[in-house]
Amino acid sequence: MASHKIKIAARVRPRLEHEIDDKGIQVTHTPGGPSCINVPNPRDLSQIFNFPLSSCYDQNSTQEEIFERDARPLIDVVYSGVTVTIFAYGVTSSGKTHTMQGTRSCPGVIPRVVEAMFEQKASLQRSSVELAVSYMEIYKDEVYDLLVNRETAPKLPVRENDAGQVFVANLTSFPIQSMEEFDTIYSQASRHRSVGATNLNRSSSRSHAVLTIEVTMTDSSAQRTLTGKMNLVDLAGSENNKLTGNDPTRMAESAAINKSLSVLGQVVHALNQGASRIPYRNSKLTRILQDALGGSSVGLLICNIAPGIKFRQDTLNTLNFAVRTKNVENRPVINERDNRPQPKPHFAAVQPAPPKLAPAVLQVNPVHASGSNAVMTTVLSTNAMAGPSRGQRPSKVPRPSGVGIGLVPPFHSRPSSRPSSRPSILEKPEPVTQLTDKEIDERIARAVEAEVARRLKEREEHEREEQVRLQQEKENLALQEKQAAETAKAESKFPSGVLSPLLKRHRDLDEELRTRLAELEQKYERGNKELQLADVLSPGSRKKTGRAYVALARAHSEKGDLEVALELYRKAETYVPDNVKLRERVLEIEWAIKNGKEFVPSPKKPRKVRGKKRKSSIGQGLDDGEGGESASGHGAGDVKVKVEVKEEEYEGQTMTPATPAKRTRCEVKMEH
Ligand SMILES: Nc1ncnc2c1ncn2[C@@H]1O[C@H](COP(=O)(O)OP(=O)(O)OP(=O)(O)O)[C@@H](O)[C@H]1O
Repeated sequence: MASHKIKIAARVRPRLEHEIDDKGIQVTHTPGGPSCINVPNPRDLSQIFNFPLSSCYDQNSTQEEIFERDARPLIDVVYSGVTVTIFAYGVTSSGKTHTMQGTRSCPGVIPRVVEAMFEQKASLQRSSVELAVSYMEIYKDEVYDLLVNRETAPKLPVRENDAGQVFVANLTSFPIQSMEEFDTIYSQASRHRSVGATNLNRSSSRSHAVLTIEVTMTDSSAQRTLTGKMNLVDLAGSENNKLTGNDPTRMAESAAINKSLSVLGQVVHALNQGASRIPYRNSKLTRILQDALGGSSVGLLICNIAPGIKFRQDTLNTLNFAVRTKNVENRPVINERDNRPQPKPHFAAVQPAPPKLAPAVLQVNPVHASGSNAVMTTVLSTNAMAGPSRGQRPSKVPRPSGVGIGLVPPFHSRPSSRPSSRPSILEKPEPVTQLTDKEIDERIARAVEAEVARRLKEREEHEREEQVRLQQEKENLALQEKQAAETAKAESKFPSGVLSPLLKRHRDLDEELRTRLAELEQKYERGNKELQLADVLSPGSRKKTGRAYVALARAHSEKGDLEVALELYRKAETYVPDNVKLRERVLEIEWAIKNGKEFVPSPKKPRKVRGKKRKSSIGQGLDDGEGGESASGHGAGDVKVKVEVKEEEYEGQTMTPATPAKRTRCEVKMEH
């Protein structure tokens, strides 16, 4: 299938009055060979980078030269029903607007192209040729119509039709009959374009401008209509804000310009890489230029270059972009519509009619039936192209849209390599119109049956998948619950006897230390329940519970029941671990038990007068309260703790032989 590479031209503008003539960038022409732009390496001036391009224009080149050599040949292409896009690219102040628009005395590509299109129209013998103009700008990534009052111009949406063609919705299109008419419209619309002054350019374009001339050629004898388009794009220039000295407004514009140009670079890069996804949608500019980049139009890129060392880096960037773009392949298609009335398709017609073959020079592309007219797009063979087409290898890139810029395209053109759900013409479907009613009914019945079966199968599969998913979820949940329970169990239970192995391993430990460790272990096991309880109590409740234990302990110590008293004091310690006096009391009783000494508790503090607020004894000292066989404490309305001491007789040894063999059991109860 024929492909067309974008043609690249480069033009170095003359030095402006205030610029130094440093001869930084040179153009060389080799007789019989390619012309070159030569740029010194900014890091090593002795090194020169050469950029061979098909057309290089030096500072003395004229507008006419550029038009005649590179733009005029494309007029024929437009008149063969193909979309052509010419765009000017370059850093700010490099001469893009001058090249595209020019001045009254020195008209640029745009007026010359339109004039040539009118000339071509006049020379054609076709029955009807119509030209229409539309003009838009992309300002800060929004599209505006330049043919309407700029003040009230709404932002226009960029859309894509069913055939994958990108277009700007609601864009005005004026039919033009003469060059004068175009001039009037164009010069007025150009005044609408966003322009601002920067340090580098007194009238710097702040937007990308796209002018489209659409040619509609209707041949009544052949009953077909061809539509060609010429898109003329004056891009805003990339900007270095250090050089432009932009104010905040200009900076915002500049950011939008630079971003869209950067996306343009990414698109070109992705096309060259054969990437599966081309980031056209990342900016309105690339979305609108989609057809020109890797699409179905013929392209000419004019790279504008500002002379002088100060622009050297920008020049290198521009030329690098040029080099990458020249590898981008397009697949031009001819937009052709067959005007012969089509037989009305039966509603059951699920497949389009096969296309009619195009003239020998054209290769036929897929067809899409639309309304009563079959629409046909044809791919231009290489010899029909205006520019030289070097590569024959198929593009690595999936085809994007068809006709790109302007109003809703009248035809549904679609490059054939784009994956399409519609059947290929190679499949040669049976023409529906040849079927009898009975056959059509049978077809419908078969189609309905197949569809019902497909849906049932789909639903069954879906239900099966859902069941598997639910089962999986259930199992996961059960597993998670099991794991959570195991973790909770492991966390709640501190293994008893953790210190015993340590003691066994260190038999050489000092006796005192061994005793202490054993006590600690006991204390831990004993205190475990208390610790858990202490954890859930409020600070007030902890104090009260501690005090209750102290009262009980004191009562037992007074009776000489030191073992029980010690146990109770230790429990009290669990609730008030920071109480120094309580710690001392525990140590005293421990010492007394160990040494078989009598323990004499300190005298009880006198009770304070009722009605006066009692100071917390636990925090201050060891006020044991009333003592007795039971005590209780509760906090701020949360949990009520009741401690009960029960004595039961048992057979066994007691510390003092005089004491009856009794065992004291201390029970802690919580009441909510
Ligand atoms: N070939 C040329 N001959 C004479 N003057 C030129 C030429 N090219 C550019 N200029 C002048 O250089 C200046 C900058 O050109 P122009 O406005 O076309 O740049 P630009 O690339 O469009 O800038 P911007 O991106 O900022 O809009 C203008 O004053 C223009 O007249």
